[in-house]
Amino acid sequence: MELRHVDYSYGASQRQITDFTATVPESQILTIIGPNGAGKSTLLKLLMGTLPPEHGQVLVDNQPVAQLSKRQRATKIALVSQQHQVYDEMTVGEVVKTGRLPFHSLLATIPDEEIRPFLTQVHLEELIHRPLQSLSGGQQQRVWLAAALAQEPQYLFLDEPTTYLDIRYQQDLMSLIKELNRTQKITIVLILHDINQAFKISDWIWLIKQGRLVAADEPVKLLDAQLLSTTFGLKVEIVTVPDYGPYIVQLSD
Ligand SMILES: Nc1ncnc2c1ncn2[C@@H]1O[C@H](COP(=O)(O)OP(=O)(O)OP(=O)(O)O)[C@@H](O)[C@H]1O
Repeated sequence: MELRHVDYSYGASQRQITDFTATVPESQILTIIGPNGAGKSTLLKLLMGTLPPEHGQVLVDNQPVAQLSKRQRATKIALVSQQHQVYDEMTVGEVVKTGRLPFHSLLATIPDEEIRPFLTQVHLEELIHRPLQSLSGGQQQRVWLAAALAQEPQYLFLDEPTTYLDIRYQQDLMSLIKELNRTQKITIVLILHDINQAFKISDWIWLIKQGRLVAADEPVKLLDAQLLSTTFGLKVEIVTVPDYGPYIVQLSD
């Protein structure tokens, strides 16, 4: 999957993505980081084909993503976002079945057996008949992850999946994402606000600012206080924490 010289603007006044060229590394974990408004979510939408590039191309398996039908896209790319449409009364099983809709026309015709493996992958198989609303935030996020996995995607996109989760659930979700990537070789594209989390989990990072790619590299190559300070517009120091490793501290003056 790649972007070639992509430009995008929501309105006439300002360009949100400018001449963006980059390749998503296959079977790895890529995280997009940058300050608020840098264009991270817009990039995800361009990669998913939900926004058309103004100029340039977005290619999936060497084919413009725009040429894929909605159903084809749904079996290649799945998204877990930070907020979900709330379906009253829906059970965990029914939510996961929504991920099977690219393969069926009706939720009611999908047997429980078909979705059990996806719940097993997120370690929630015993909750299949529980109402979604009765679960904790962290468990609900894992249900949405199971629904995305039920699409059997080649690419799994997660837009700030740990927002609203406490630190314990954040770590659990990050470990699960890593496990899915390692065991199933799914290409993961993440947006994370916590840069230390990004540096810890990623194989590759895109650092972006004002809609432009500042750097694309392995995390260890981007551990540069000057580069991070300039990109985020605030003072950054990198310290070494025993039993953790390098830790990026953002200082507000
Ligand atoms: N639907 C929209 N209409 C107009 N402008 C938009 C729209 N969505 C985003 N923008 C603008 O595009 C720019 C990039 O937004 P985007 O949400 O992609 O950034 P982001 O890096 O994901 O930000 P954040 O970290 O705050 O979530 C911002 O200036 C934003 O105000």
